[in-house]
Amino acid sequence: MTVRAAVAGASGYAGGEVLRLLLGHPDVEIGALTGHSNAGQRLGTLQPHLFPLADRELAATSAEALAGHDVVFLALPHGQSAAVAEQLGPDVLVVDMGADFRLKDAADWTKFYGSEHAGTWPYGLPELPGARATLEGSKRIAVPGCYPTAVSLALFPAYAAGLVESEAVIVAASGTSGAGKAPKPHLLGSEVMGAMSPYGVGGVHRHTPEMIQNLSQAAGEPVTVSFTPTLAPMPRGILATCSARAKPGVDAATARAAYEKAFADEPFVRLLPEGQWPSTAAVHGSNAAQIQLAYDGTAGRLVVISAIDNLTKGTAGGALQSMNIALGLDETTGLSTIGVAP
Ligand SMILES: NC(=O)C1=CN([C@@H]2O[C@H](COP(=O)(O)OP(=O)(O)OC[C@H]3O[C@@H](n4cnc5c(N)ncnc54)[C@H](OP(=O)(O)O)[C@@H]3O)[C@@H](O)[C@H]2O)C=CC1
Ligand SMILES: CC(=O)N[C@@H](CCC(=O)OP(=O)(O)O)C(=O)O
Repeated sequence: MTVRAAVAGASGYAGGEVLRLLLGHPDVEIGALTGHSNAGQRLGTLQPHLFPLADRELAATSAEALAGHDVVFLALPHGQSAAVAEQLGPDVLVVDMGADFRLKDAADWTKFYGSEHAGTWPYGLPELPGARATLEGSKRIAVPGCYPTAVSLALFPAYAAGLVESEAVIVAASGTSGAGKAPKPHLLGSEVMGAMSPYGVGGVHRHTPEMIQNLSQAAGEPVTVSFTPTLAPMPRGILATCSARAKPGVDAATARAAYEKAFADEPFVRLLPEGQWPSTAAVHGSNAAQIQLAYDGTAGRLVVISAIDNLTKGTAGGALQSMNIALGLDETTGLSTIGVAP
């Protein structure tokens, strides 16, 4: 089977990463590539690492340009996906890497994104309990945010197994590509190089309700999340340090057994051997997530650390993994767990 795929937002970071992965997917032929301010440009000037596509010209993003494909990836700013998606037929698989269709609660959407809720699509984090069944055969996929991917993989086994109380504390560091390519003053090289800095502090980051949604679903009861993102001087990667109070009777051995069970058959999640800790460098460019946990007996808390590449497992790799499931392909096709080191 060969599927023809279009990418809207091909000039951006997420669009570039999905193209890098699609170029290695044996069942995909790359069709239309679209952009916005860069429409008319050659891709080679914008994504020089995508050598085989260097001479392709970007069309303006429109339903017409994206018509005639089996799969359309949307790598557009928040709020731009719905208008495009509704003009693509119901038989086209639309994979949205933006946030528009991730949340179930319309009030949460409006509170954190400030606009009207467009709807809810099957959620593209296959590792979450029950997620694969909703993705199989689906024609619409909402790819998770990068932080919610890292945090949900770290904590859902603890909530699904009833190991921890319902208040989670998370501090995560992200590479700068998470903020997209559009120029922003706080992302100038002189601001970022040699510094780590927090942002979105105090429960205001828009990924907070998405984490709450995923962890509450795993727990079967409401979970609260205190989330603090930080910006790290690296282009890619997320390291999420997550903790929650352990329930009575939980210790290092029971926690480890639950995580071993949860990830035993997962092709992209690696629970590291005891004593080894996740590192963003180890997952650079790969669709793998590294996880390690510890029981902190002094504080009575379970601490779980995850590392992903925000652009791969956190966006484009997760998108391809979910596409594979939706199309009935082997879930791992075109995806690697091999990182780039050093
Ligand atoms: N970067 C990351 O790690 C992650 C990103 N995402 C999501 O992916 C999406 C894209 O993000 P990212 O690639 O980082 O952002 P970029 O800023 O790098 O790219 C944005 C893309 O959208 C296009 N675009 C900009 N404005 C419009 C518009 N008004 N209408 C149509 N297209 C437009 C741009 O085209 P042009 O350059 O030609 O103007 C560009 O191709 C976002 O929704 C983001 O939240 C999700 C998870 C992680
Ligand atoms: C470093 C950085 O700025 N990261 C982005 C998250 C990007 C991402 O995953 O997400 P969305 O698809 O939800 O935009 C942020 O904190 O807003």
